[in-house]
Amino acid sequence: MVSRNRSQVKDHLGSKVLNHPELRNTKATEYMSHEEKYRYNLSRATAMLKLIDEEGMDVNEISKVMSHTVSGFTTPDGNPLAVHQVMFVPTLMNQADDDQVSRWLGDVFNGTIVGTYAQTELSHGTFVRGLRTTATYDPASRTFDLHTPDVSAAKWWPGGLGTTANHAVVMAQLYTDGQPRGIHPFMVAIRDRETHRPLPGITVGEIGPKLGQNTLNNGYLLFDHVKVPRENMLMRNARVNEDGSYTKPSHQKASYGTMVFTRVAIALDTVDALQIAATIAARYSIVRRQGEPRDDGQEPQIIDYQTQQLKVLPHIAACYVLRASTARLWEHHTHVTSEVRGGDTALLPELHATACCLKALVTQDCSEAIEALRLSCGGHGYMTASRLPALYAYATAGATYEGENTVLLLQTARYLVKQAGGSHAPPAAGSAVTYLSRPADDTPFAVGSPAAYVAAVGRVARGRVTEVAAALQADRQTMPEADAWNQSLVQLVAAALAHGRYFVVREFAEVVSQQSSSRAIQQMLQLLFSVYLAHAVSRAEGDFITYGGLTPSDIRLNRRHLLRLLAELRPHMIPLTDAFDLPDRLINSTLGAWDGDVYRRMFEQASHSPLNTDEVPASFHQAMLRSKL
Ligand SMILES: CCCCC/C=C\C/C=C\C/C=C\C/C=C\C/C=C\CCC(=O)SCCNC(=O)CCNC(=O)[C@H](O)C(C)(C)COP(=O)(O)OP(=O)(O)OC[C@H]1O[C@@H](n2cnc3c(N)ncnc32)[C@H](O)[C@@H]1OP(=O)(O)O
Ligand SMILES: Cc1cc2nc3c(=O)[nH]c(=O)nc-3n(C[C@H](O)[C@H](O)[C@H](O)COP(=O)(O)OP(=O)(O)OC[C@H]3O[C@@H](n4cnc5c(N)ncnc54)[C@H](O)[C@@H]3O)c2cc1C
Repeated sequence: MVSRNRSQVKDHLGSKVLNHPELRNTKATEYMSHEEKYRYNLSRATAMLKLIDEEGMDVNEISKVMSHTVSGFTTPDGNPLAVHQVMFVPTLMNQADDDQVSRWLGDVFNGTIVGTYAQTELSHGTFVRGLRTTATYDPASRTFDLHTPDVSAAKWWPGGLGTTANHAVVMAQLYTDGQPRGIHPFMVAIRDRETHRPLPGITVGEIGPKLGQNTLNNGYLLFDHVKVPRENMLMRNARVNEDGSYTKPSHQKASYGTMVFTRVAIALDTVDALQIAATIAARYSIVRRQGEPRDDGQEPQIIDYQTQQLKVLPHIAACYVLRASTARLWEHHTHVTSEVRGGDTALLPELHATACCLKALVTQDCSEAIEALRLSCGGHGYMTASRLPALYAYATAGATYEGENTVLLLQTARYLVKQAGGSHAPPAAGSAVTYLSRPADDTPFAVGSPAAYVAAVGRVARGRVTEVAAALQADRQTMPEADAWNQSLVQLVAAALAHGRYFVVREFAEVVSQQSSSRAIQQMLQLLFSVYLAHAVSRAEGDFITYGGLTPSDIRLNRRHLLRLLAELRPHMIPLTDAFDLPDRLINSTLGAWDGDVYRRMFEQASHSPLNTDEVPASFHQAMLRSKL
């Protein structure tokens, strides 16, 4: 397939998916049973997988197919093959050695092997080193014995495990030569390829309903001394030889590579969900009129209320800023991964630190923003048919899976305090942390100057990191490490978020400065950036006074400045959301269609309620009368 840019890929896929014989006709799934929903979403996920295969897409293109824009249309209740595509296949590609790749990949691509990534257990998710599933090597039989010691060590959560996958990459504690060797990945057959029945020693099933994404098909899995051939440990990084001797990986955390990749993918993807929510809220805010009629005799459009502008417009700016900065993180990830494959792991620690804080910052910002956008649509935003509840359920899942956000921010903080204290290898050229070892940028704050705002965001990050690093250092003199760390947890999380914000705004500043296609586009990007920055200051005024060099008077000026910018952005709101180029069928919202015909659509969707089929539903006679109310 010829290489295409992002928007060409999107156009191509949009039309492919919307015109695909098995995908173009959609059904409302709200009234389906759990099983019917699963069947519907699975058949569409399978059609999508075939399409990917026919198109011969590369990883960037697959990422667009998997993006929430498209997958919300193809698999509205969650894709039971998502973890197969996003984690299982990438793990094989990156952690299996060449022999293993050639042994399995054919069957993966012809659909015979369908997999999941089974790491989390009932009692351990965050603390991966604490996982308790064991893989004990026996040189005599040249097999690993996979075992779940008790129910609390059952694998719990893996997507697609419930009833879809027949294989799993299982993360387990390796024991060889009588020694514990830490967490390693194993390729394990869990169901028969023909009958789909669980294999001997395997207990497997689905975990039940959740806040959303109910057809991700999350499952549980237990092993009763299951024998796995030696050749099934993924051996690109660490190795177990036939005699049981062990070869260490080139980097201690090489087997965590899939998690880094998925964090980057989630950061990029959650912005898609925000774009959809922002488009819905923007269109509805134009259509909806409510309040005392104005001079023209009409009730005002709700977007003309200042409060509504504050609820909607900063999130449109965030779509642009976060999209650009996460796209740059994706490029950076691609670069570092190729270095790591070549044996150079120098850039891995910083990539890990950046991926952790961006995944956390983006999923937190997007889920808060989607909830604000839902509220901006009043009562109608509470309806499933608005699509906003499902978008929220999707974004907020991202705050938990692939590393709970607090825990990930603490990983970033650990890297930052080491950098601030000089106890880590010095950052490479172009690193995102060089600002910590330089004097603070003393560009004076001036309302209206994006450069001055970026400098202030940098001072906040620097101030937060250096302050908590010093507090930690002091506490370490008087108490054990774990207690000292715990004393500073809240400030460490704040420091990591401040660092993430600085990364985001610096990346976007560069995108704006490099943009050269037209003066009008440049001006619009500047306006969006100004809104994002002024809003960022208004959300953390205390930080900007304490660390950013702003005075109370600057804060007051910024509040007024933000409201002026919102009024300036207001006329551009619809073109800016139209520019996301989301066809109505992909948005799939009663409130967010392009033609604004909201009320007719709301009535139309109500007609699908099974309770409206008969004038008097059977339940009236069966339940109400029988109870003699
Ligand atoms: C094919 C293309 C597809 C593209 C897709 C595009 C869009 C789709 C996007 C989204 C998907 C759509 C739908 C979603 C569907 C499904 C959901 C998807 C995924 C969910 C799956 C999961 O949740 S899998 C389970 C994930 N679990 C976790 O993330 C657990 C979190 N915990 C950890 O990672 C670790 O325990 C830890 C990092 C918190 C701590 O590790 P530990 O071993 O204890 O290490 P420490 O002692 O704290 O640190 C030691 C040392 O190691 C460094 N380090 C840690 N991790 C890494 C790493 N990954 N890389 C490099 N270095 C690492 C750490 O910084 C320390 O360094 P120093 O000693 O130098 O300080
Ligand atoms: C929809 C969904 C899909 C998933 N898919 C998969 C999958 O495909 N494969 C898979 O293996 N897993 C999957 N997971 C599991 C997911 O990765 C874990 O739930 C996640 O990593 C969080 O771990 P936990 O549940 O153990 O949370 P916990 O760690 O128990 O978190 C509970 C609370 O404790 C706090 N906490 C925990 N440790 C610390 C600490 N050290 N310092 C400070 N605070 C702490 C957290 O901040 C949080 O507030 C999925 C989860 C969801 C919700």
